[in-house]
Amino acid sequence: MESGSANEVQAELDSVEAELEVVELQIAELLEKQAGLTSRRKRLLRKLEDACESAGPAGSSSESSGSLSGPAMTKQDLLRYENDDFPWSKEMEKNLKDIFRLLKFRPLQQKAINLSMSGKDLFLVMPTGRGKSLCYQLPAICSEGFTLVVTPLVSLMEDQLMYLKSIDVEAVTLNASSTKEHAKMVLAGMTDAKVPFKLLYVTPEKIAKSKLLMSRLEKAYNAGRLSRVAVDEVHCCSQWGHDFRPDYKLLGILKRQFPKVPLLGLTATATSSVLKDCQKILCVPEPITLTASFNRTNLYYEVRCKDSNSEDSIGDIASLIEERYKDQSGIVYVFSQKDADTVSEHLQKKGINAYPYHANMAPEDKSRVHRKWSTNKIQVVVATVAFGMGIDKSDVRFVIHHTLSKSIENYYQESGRAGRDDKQADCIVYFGFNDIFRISTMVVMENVGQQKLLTMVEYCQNVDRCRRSMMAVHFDEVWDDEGCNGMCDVCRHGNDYITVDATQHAKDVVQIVELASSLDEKLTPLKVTETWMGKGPAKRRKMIQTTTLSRLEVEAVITHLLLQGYLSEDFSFTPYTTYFYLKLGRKASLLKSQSHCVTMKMRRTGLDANVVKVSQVKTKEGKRSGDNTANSSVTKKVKKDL
Ligand SMILES: Nc1ncnc2c1ncn2[C@@H]1O[C@H](COP(=O)(O)OP(=O)(O)OP(=O)(O)O)[C@@H](O)[C@H]1O
Ligand SMILES: [Mg+2]
Ligand SMILES: [Zn+2]
Repeated sequence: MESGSANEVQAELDSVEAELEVVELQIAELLEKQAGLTSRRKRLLRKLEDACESAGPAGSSSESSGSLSGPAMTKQDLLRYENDDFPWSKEMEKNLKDIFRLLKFRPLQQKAINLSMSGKDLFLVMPTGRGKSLCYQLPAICSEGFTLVVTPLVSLMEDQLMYLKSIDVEAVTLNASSTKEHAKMVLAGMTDAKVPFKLLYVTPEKIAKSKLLMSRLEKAYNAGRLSRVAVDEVHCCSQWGHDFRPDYKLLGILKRQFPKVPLLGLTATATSSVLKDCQKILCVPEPITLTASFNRTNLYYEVRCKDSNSEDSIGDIASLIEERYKDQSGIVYVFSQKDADTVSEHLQKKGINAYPYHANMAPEDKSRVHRKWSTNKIQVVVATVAFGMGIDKSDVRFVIHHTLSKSIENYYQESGRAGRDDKQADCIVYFGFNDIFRISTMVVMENVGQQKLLTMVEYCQNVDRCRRSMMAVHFDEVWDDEGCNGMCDVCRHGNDYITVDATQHAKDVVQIVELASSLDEKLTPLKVTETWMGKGPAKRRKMIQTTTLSRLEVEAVITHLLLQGYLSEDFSFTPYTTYFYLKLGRKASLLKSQSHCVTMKMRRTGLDANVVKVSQVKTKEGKRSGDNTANSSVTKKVKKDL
C-alpha cells in the first residue's frame, strides 16, 4: 500500500517534470523568437526612419542606404558627406575616371572618401569585391605625402602593387622578403621632402617588429607626410573575428603615436561586436562606421541534394558546366585536396578545362593556375578554401560548392566571388549528408564551430524561407523575400513544400540510438542510417522499427533531428583522427510524451510519392515555377529510389 502510493507519486512527479521540461523548452523557444522579432522591429523602425529621411533629396540611391553609427555625428550631419561639393571633389572624380578608369562611385565609396579626407576615423564594412581599396587609394593620390596600408598577406600586397603599377600609381612595400636596398630606398623616401610614392604597404609584423620603421613613420608624421593609415581586413584584430592575427593586436601603436592621422579600417566580415573590439585594440576613440548592405542582388542562390554514396553529383556539375556555363568562368569548391584532384579529373574527362588548386601545391603551380584562370585560359578552378583572399576576377559566372561550407559566413565569402561585375551569377551548393560529419570533425576544436556548421546545414535543409533572409541574419540585416526577386531557388519554387509529421520517425531513430547506448555502443550517422533502413544484424533488427523511406529521406530526417536537438553530436578523439557519433539530444526525452509532435518541411516537387509514406500535416499550395532545375538531382534520385 505504502510503496504503491509512493510509486504513484513518483510516476506523477515524473510526468510533471516531463511536462515542466516541455514548458521550459517552449519558453526558451518563445524567448528566442521574441528576441528575433524585437531586433527585427528595431531594424524595421530604423529602415522606416531612413526612408522618411531620404525621401527628401532627389537621386539618393537606395543601395547606398547603409546603416551608420558614430557618437559625434547625427545622421543629418553624415548625409552631407554624400555630396560632391567638397574642395577635393573635382579632383577625385577626375582621378576616378582618368587613373582608375571607372565611370562612377559605387554605394558608400564617395561618402567614405569624403569622411576620410575630412580627417575622420572610419570603419568601412563592405561586402567582398565591392571596392573598399579605392576608398584609401583615391584619397592617397589626392593627398600630400603618403598613406600607410597594413595588409595581412604578402600576396594581397603584391596583387595591389601590380594593379597600381599598371595604372601608374607609385606604391611600394616593406615586408620580410624586401631586399636591403629596397628597404633603404623606402625608409629614406618616407622622410624625403618629395615622397617618391603615394602608398606604402606593410604587414602588421613589420609594424610590431621594426623599430626603424616606427621611427621613420614618427619623422614622416612630424613632417606632415603621413597622410592616412589604412588597416585592411581590420577584423583580424579581434579574437572574435574569424581570421585573428596576433600582430594586429599591436596596431594600437599607430593611433597612439600618430593621433592626428585619420585611420581607415576595412573589412567585409565584421559584426558590430567585432568592430567594437577592433576599435578598442586600434585605440580609435570615436570612429564612424559605414556599413554597406551585404545583399548581393545579382547572385542566384540554390541548394541541390547530393547523394553522398555516389559520384552522381560530379556528373551533375559537369553537365551544368557544359550546358549552362559553356565557356564561362567559375569555381568549384571542394572539401579536401583529394577531392580537388578527383573532381577536376572527372571534369577533365568530360572535356572541361578544369584544374585543381589546394594548399599543398607548390607556390609556382598555385600562381600559374590562378594566373591562367584570371586570363581565361582555364575555365574552372576546382579548389579548396585555400583559393580565397585576394581572388578578384570580375566575370565569375558560377561558384559551385561540391561540399557545403563550414559556416554561413564562409559560404557568403566563397560564393561572393561570383558576379563581381554586377551581372547575374549562380551560387549552388551540393548538400550531402556525409559531408556534414566530415566538416564537423574538422571544426570540432573551433570556438562555436559546431553551431556555425549547423546554421549552414539549416540553410541547406531549408525549403520554405528565402535563402537570402537566412543569410541576412548573420549580417544583422533584414533582406526580405521582396528584395530577392526570385533570385533563390526557394523563392522561385514559391510555397511548393509540404509539412509532414515525422513524430514516429523521430521515435524510431531515437530508439535506435538509445538501444545502442544501453549496449554501450556508439553509432556513427552512417550506422544509424543503415540500422534504421534494416541493414543491421538480424538480432538488432528485431528490436527496432525499421523504415521503408529512401536513403535521401532517411538522411533528411536524421539531419532534421540533429538540427532540432533530438539528436546531438558525440565526438571521440584518437591521436590520428576524430570520430563522429550520434547520441540523444536534449529534446529526445520529449518524445515520451504522447502529445509531443515533430514536424518537418519537405520540398514537394518530385516528392509526391512521399506523401503516402509520411503522413501529411498540412499542405501549402503555391504557384509552381517554370524552373524546376533546383533540386533536380533529388527529384531524379527519389524517383529512382521509390
Ligand atoms: N566604383 C567602381 N566601379 C566599378 N568597379 C569598381 C569600383 N570600385 C572598385 N571597383 C572594382 O571592384 C573590384 C574589387 O575591389 P577591391 O579589391 O577594392 O574589393 P574589396 O572590397 O577590397 O574586396 P575584398 O573584401 O575581397 O578585399 C576591383 O576590380 C575594382 O577595380
Ligand atoms: Mg580588399
Ligand atoms: Zn529568395
